[in-house]
Amino acid sequence: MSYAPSTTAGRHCAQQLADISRTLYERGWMPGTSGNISVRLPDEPGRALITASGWDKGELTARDVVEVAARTGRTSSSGQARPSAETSIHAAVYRVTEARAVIHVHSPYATVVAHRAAVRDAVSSVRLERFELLKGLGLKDPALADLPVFPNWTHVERIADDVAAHLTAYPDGPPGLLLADHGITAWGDSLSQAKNRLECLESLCQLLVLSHAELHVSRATQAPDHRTAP
Ligand SMILES: CSCCC(=O)C(=O)COP(=O)(O)O
Ligand SMILES: [Zn+2]
Repeated sequence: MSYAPSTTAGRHCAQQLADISRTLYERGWMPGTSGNISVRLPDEPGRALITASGWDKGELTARDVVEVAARTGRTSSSGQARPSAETSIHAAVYRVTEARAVIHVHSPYATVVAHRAAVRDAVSSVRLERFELLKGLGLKDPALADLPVFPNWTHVERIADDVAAHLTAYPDGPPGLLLADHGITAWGDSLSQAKNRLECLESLCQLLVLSHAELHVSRATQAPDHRTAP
């Protein structure tokens, strides 16, 4: 059975998920069935809609989404399509940040950086600095950002636990993260802000790759804390 929203706001959000999925699919950022998008329901922010798992993201309709509890990812009703396999990562972001929308894609430049900056079995981070586009991330300090890179554990809940712990420890970090050898996730106050930030992060990764810069990679726990630097 497909999703049948009971409110106008729910209908609108479901249509936005389908529209943005198609846009990002056509851009080549959600090849095949990859990627997932969620948004908190405006009139019931403890609940969220998320794209269904395993579907061609270029062909989703407003009925191909699943309603879940935002902070846990649990579904209440049976018979719906399955929520994204990566719902627990969205839920981790909703638990720890003020985000109202989360977008995950397999865009090429972020995925290349996530491949090159990965440190086996540990959270690392890649430094983004100097580029003007950093100002598009809404950072307290727009001069630089350490974008975390998480091991792409087979057990997605383990990734979600890592993400929740990291975002709790670094509340002023960038509104995005990389999954090693996998892709990128970004979030914001709204779907359009999450999409803008995702575009800035993909473009920053593109600039890193095209400038042939040595990636400045640190183990996240050992990263120098630039906020306390003299
Ligand atoms: C073929 S993509 C593998 C799963 C993935 O990484 C992804 O982003 C899509 O998963 P979903 O369950 O949301 O369809
Ligand atoms: Zn993915």
